[in-house]
Amino acid sequence: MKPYAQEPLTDFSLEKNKIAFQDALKKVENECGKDYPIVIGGEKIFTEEKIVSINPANKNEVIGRVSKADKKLAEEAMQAALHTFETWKNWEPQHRANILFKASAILRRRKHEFSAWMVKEAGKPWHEADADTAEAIDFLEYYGREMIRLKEGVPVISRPGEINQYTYIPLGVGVIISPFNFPLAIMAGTAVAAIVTGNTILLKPANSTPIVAAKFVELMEEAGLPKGVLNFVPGSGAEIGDYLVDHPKTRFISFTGSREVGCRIYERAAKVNPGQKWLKRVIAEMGGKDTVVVDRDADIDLAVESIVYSAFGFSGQKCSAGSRAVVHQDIYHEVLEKAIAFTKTLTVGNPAEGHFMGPVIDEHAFKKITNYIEIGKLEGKLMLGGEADDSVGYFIQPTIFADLDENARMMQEEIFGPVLAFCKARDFDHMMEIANNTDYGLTGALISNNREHIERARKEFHVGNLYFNRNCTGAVVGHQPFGGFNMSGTDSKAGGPDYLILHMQAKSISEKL
Ligand SMILES: NC(=O)c1ccc[n+]([C@@H]2O[C@H](COP(=O)([O-])OP(=O)(O)OC[C@H]3O[C@@H](n4cnc5c(N)ncnc54)[C@H](O)[C@@H]3O)[C@@H](O)[C@H]2O)c1
Ligand SMILES: N[C@@H](CCC=O)C(=O)O
Repeated sequence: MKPYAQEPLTDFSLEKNKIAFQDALKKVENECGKDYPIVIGGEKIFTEEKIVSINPANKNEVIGRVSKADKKLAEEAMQAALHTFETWKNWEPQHRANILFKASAILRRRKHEFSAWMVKEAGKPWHEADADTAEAIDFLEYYGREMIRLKEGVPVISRPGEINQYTYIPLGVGVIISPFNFPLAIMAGTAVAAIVTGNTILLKPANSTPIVAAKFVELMEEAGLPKGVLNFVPGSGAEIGDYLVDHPKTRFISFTGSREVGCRIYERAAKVNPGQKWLKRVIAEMGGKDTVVVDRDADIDLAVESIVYSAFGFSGQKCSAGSRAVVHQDIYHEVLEKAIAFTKTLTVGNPAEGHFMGPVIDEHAFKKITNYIEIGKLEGKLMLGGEADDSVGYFIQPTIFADLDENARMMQEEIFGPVLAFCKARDFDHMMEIANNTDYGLTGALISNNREHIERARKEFHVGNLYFNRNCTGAVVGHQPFGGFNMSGTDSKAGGPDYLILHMQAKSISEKL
């Protein structure tokens, strides 16, 4: 087997790639509007009540309808997962990994098609959708290999007269709850990490992107995943989310999403309910308020590019988004002016037409972000953008505010939209102080040519993913394991060497000879 290598991204400047992607978009457009089932124990169930998925760039376009699970169906899914766990846990790890490799091969063949679904359903621009699909392939390839690495456990010391063994065994039934913003990569990555380690799962996707998830469930079936390993239960977070989190047979929960929901899950999962005989494990990867810090002697053009791409990639809807630029006072105005000029070159529009930025995900996000723009007008100076139009889709122009106080709401709260706040810093001490002054601790970047400051930031900049002289988004599986500190979550480091172990329990076995 070849060593793991990152899936290459598509070069859309090549005409043949552009045409192939346009063809995929046409294919997907022709397939829009279909119904998708709940899947329990391999059985496809269509219900009356549906989650209707719409195109955020065109509210009149229905992407598809997914059957909606209620508590009764969630319970059936739990029973199917419990039943299947008894056989799946005994599958050879290599055989479980082989299913991931097969799934990866299918996904690679249908790469543009999956990306096109994300353009339509999540409003992802081409290059962002392509990166999302590539990351999903990376998770399949990386976790498959990781399971093979861990299958014998790790060596421990044996004294004369005894043999000691230290191995990892699966946990049980896991509930996987995923966000809308990486509808394929995070949904698939969290699901297959749980599956390849021998657990069975209930997958609850985000309600704005259930079609991408439904397509992935079909793909896993095609890859040979036995019935009942992956049970697909789209539904209301409040109804079936709570039900499954509270369920006494739930062994672990792998959640990615907002701080609010993550904290709710963490708290509920801590309660031991009647019939429960373990403490639930919770992986919770939550929000961020991430900073690009620009030092006095930074390369200004690099700083500008890093700030703008970190802030506005996928309309700022990344937990890693650099929504704060903290700039040394001596170069503050130059960086601000250049960032405004650079942002003006970005195009905003229907992502199917190849714009840099598309819409935000839905009406709720649109209202929340536009409300923050009003707060920004009170707290700072509006330098660019601020316009929003939801007549056709949920479009918000890239927006820049200047001169924010370091403790302003715009500098502290996750907006999750294309809104960037600039804040001036006196010196490097002040920069580090501001960089660490939120409840979060997910990503951050320092743009600097000062080696002493880089070394100081390595220790002092308290984030799970720290970058020097580049943007603070775009972690690569196997290269930059991803997860945050503080209120950004449990620092699980998806795509890293410690991740699979979170889905297993270690067993120490000693035999006296
Ligand atoms: N740290 C990371 O790795 C990471 C990655 C991606 C997104 N995020 C964060 O996710 C958020 C954006 O995603 P979102 O808007 O989909 O988040 P969200 O918290 O609104 O929803 C996430 C998931 O939780 C479900 N949910 C809602 N209420 C629930 C409940 N009571 N019980 C169980 N599940 C429930 C939703 O239906 C959805 O599937 C941002 O805060 C972003 O920073 C974090
Ligand atoms: N892993 C992604 C962010 C995931 C959250 O939205 C990145 O590194 O940009």
